[in-house]
Amino acid sequence: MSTIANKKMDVTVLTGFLGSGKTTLLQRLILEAKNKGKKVAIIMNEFGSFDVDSELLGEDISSKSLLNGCICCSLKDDMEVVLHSLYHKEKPDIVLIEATGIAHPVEIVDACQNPTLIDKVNMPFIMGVMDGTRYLARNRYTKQTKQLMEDQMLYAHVIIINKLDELTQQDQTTLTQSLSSIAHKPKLHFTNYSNIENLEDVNKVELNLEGERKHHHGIQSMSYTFSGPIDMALLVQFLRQLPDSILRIKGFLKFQEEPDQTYLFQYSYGVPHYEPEIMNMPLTIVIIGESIDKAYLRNKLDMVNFS
Ligand SMILES: Nc1nc2c(ncn2[C@@H]2O[C@H](COP(=O)(O)OP(=O)(O)OP(=O)(O)O)[C@@H](O)[C@H]2O)c(=O)[nH]1
Repeated sequence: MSTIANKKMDVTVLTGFLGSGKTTLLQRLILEAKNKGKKVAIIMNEFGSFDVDSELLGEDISSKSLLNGCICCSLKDDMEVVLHSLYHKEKPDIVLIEATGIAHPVEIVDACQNPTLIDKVNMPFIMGVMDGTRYLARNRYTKQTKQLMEDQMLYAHVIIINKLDELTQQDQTTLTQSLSSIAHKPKLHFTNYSNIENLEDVNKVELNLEGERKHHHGIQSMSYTFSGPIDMALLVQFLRQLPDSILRIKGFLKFQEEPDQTYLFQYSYGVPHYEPEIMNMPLTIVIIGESIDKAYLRNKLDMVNFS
């Protein structure tokens, strides 16, 4: 049970393509959190300027800007530093992160749930925001851009279909049908100016009685800590049996063959990568995936750990 002193921070991430309405939604979320008396911190990751009204922010809100890069790639480490600093110095109840329009949601979750942050930051709640008209016309873009636009929705816990004023009834039906193929069935909200009518309800659905967010569906994370050096062959066997729904693993390991050496271990798209680490880190790994079977993975990892 977490105490006030070590309470994990809630994180909400706004993803969505350029110009979709993320800043507009951010302003609404800030107001909503403030009205509920929550301590808010925001992280803006923009290529351009920071344009949230300073009066809206007020003195009690801490804001950090990560500029000229993307938190899902070049600024990933910077984001980790900012989250550590917020946790230790400002202790907000909630951190609202607005990602750049080109950020990939899995990478952002990866940045927020790395092994040094897993005990400080709850699994981020991902809100996918889209400009409905632009999304409908996504075939006009390159294959990579189209994929990114779809992935930004695919991994969202809720989807905001914004700029409703520009959508016909037929457009709305087409969008609803197209998004209904997402396996975890995220709730869809059609909005004007990112104005979710029942924002209260969106949050209520996601909060359990202890005030912690729970996600039954969509992207999830879990951590596992090894008690000592492990057998590399068993780890490789474990990795070979992983389902495709496992998107990322990151953490620190030691192997029985070389028990004094710590390795930074990363697994992405089925490919493992090991790098010697000079610091002596806790032997914790974080697994990120879609609807992951935590009990099954924990069981398999126990076999690697205790063999
Ligand atoms: N017509 C219309 N315009 C909107 C709506 N919501 C937002 N806009 C406008 O769309 C533009 C982009 O909105 P933002 O909230 O800045 O979008 P963003 O996703 O933060 O944009 P980037 O930071 O560039 O990725 C602004 O000029 C908004 O005023 C809407 O529902 N309808």
